[in-house]
Amino acid sequence: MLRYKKLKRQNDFQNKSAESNFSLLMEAWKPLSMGFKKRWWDYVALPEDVDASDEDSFRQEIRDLAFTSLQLLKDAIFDAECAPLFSLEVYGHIIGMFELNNLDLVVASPVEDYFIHIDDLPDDKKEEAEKATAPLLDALDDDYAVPCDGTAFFPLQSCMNHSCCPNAKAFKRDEDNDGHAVIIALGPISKDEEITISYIDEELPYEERQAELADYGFTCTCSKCQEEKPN
Ligand SMILES: C[S@@+](CC[C@H](N)C(=O)[O-])C[C@H]1O[C@@H](n2cnc3c(N)ncnc32)[C@H](O)[C@@H]1O
Repeated sequence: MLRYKKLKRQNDFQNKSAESNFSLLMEAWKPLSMGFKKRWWDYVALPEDVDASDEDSFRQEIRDLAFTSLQLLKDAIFDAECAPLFSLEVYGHIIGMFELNNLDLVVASPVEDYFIHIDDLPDDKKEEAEKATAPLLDALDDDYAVPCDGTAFFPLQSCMNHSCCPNAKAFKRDEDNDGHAVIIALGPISKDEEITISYIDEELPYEERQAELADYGFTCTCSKCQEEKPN
């Protein structure tokens, strides 16, 4: 939605018809369009404590959960111009996309940025901001500087398949600005060789790796799995 708004501001002098707004929405969607997007409730692995005979009702249950979550999201941020994004069908694919593609990362505490930002404010504004944020900062105490664990979607990384003996690793290093991640080769990679990353802790035993990968909807058959697969 933010990308759409930005594009709209840039295009404001042009055509403002509903049709042109829809094409801007599609343009804003482009980076996300690369993501692998199965509907969340269709692919999620059946939890161990759910019997196979209850699979249909389990999937219906999490679809209902997504519906409730979508209603809450709509109450908070619905925007008529972006209405196509708020259908249950699209929402199911978006949650699925985050589940299947996202990269866990760590970002510096935003409170550090906050301090830099308020330092630049005129005195009266600075005082106002400090008054508003004091209870939050008091509650955080020394934890204000603790880096935040997060998860993010990176279009290029989302095109990479998994291997338990990967030849690359996805990193989000301190020096990479927000909005960027890097893929680092773990060794020489031959021309035409597929670049793979590991979606999980590849040091886990075979059975645990496969159980974690079930959440991505596949059984790994990489060379390490073939070697370690029990007969
Ligand atoms: C992040 S996407 C990877 C890119 C995806 N293959 C595509 O075409 O866009 C993750 C999905 O790719 C597929 N995938 C990734 N690694 C795989 C592997 N080693 N074997 C089989 N399927 C895999 C699974 O369907 C998984 O849910």
